[in-house]
Amino acid sequence: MHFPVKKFFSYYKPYLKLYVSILACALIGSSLTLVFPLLVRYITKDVLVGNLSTALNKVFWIGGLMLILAIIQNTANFFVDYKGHEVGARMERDLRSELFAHMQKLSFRFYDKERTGQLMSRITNDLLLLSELYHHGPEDYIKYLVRFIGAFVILIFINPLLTIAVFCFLPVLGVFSLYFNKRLNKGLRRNKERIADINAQVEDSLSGIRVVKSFTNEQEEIRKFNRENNRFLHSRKDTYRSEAYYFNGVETVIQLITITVIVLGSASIVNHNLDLADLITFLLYIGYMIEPIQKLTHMSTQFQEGITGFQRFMEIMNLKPDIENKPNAMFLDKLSGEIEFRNVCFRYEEHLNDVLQNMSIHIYPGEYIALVGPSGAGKTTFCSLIPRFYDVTDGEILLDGMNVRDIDLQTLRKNIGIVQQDVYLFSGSILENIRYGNPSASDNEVIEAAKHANAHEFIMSMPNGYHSEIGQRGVKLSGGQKQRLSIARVLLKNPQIVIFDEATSALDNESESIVKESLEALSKGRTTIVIAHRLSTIRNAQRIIVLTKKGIVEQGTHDELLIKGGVYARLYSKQFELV
Ligand SMILES: Nc1ncnc2c1ncn2[C@@H]1O[C@H](COP(=O)(O)OP(=O)(O)OP(=O)(O)O)[C@@H](O)[C@H]1O
Repeated sequence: MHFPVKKFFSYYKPYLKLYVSILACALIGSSLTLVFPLLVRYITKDVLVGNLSTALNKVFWIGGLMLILAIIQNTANFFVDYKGHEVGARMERDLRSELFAHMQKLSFRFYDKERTGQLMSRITNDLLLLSELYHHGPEDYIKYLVRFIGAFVILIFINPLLTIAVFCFLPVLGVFSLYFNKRLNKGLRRNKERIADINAQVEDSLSGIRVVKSFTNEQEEIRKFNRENNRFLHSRKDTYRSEAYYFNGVETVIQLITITVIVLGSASIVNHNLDLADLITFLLYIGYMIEPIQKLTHMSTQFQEGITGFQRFMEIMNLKPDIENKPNAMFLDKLSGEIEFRNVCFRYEEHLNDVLQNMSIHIYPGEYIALVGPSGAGKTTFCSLIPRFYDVTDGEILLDGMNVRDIDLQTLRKNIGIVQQDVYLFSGSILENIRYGNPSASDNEVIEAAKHANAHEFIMSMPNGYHSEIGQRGVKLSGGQKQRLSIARVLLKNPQIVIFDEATSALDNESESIVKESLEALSKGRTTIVIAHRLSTIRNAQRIIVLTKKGIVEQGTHDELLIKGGVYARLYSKQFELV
């Protein structure tokens, strides 16, 4: 996969000045660490030999210098630790906001395929690891590069032969690292996919906890969860095996280096080519040179994790929303509510059959339409095409004579209010949920909408009235109450077109008639399409459209269709028998 280097680095841009000063501090801190062994060498090689009466004085001076250097070094490191992490957290925030904003643009087609838990994993875990790379990556590279090069130069200066012997081990280390990095990268990517699967499983099971319990399927859910949990374990086991090979392989090479230095260094002392002070200094600097190699393994893990996190971030960012505004889309304040389907064909996926075929229909402004037909005929699909939740495969849909594709999406959707069959409410108060229809509405306007939707009374009977919390997805409310809140929310939005997908779940007669009244209030002066499952809502309709898998087979008023004795009459008598 091509790696977008430019895009990767672009996230540093807002914090460039701060980040450069962090890197400068990292440079100062790591350069200063190189001075300490040199001072030790000076003490052991020059101060503690010869005249010992003046030595103590010199050692005090060097000690003082070491203290000053330590203070500077630790102040620089403090800045790197604190501000470095802060920059990382800021970048993570930016990436997360960008990803979330992009997800908001993606269409229904995307969400039909993706699992929510998987997406949550991308937006949380993956970005956390990426931020680690963003702030630690360059800073670590600078820190360890300075130590490595600095130690190398000093070691060459102390004893070139011994230094070259040490460096002979490095190609081995390089090849070894390359091989295991590849395996590690694959493993880390798989780990991320597995934890995303766990998230998706948890999201599924916990969101549907009521269904789980009603079917007493807790054991089945535990089994499904454990399957994903075990897959994650196996994936991690594989990664840890690669890591263990890698870490211990590197460790072995490092020990070989130390042993070589001790043996060759001691031989050099015996041969009078090296003194003890230089061997001690050499061993101290070997530590500085080895540390970056040791950290290389950690850094490469961090690098791989961050890069795979970024790749997963880009996978979503690269998805273009398939429903977008045209560059010259029309902005309108209000539509009159005229809808026309012209030879509309629609299928959800290329390889699936058409749900709607060559459908044409004209709905006039302010008309009250009932859409009836057998389950799966395409009633919901028909309604989803009007606000462009999906684009038609062929033909066109016109609103006020304009193709919906030419209308600005905000304009279009602001003019359409939808009361869904499965009402979705957000956790929060009743007030907040109704105000979702129009965030700038005053409390009085919210109350007015609730009154029209027949919701005011039940709201006021709750302990905290409009400030009552409704629980996640409105669990503390009945089906009818949720529908009335949803109607109030659309009333406050005040759109010209209303789509009401009637709940199939049985509301009792009383709440059904209250919802019906609310719907009447909602439909006043607006084009209304009701996906009807109940005869009571159908009777009021100015026109009933009967939709089957063959398309629109009948349309007319209730009485006209009964006289006709076709599909509608059969549907009607069937329901009538059941009532
Ligand atoms: N997101 C989707 N992806 C693929 N196929 C879909 C999708 N949504 C619906 N379908 C299919 O499209 C067809 C029409 O579905 P639709 O929900 O529009 O029917 P409906 O008439 O509203 O049914 P009901 O009365 O049961 O709500 C069905 O065969 C359904 O399986």
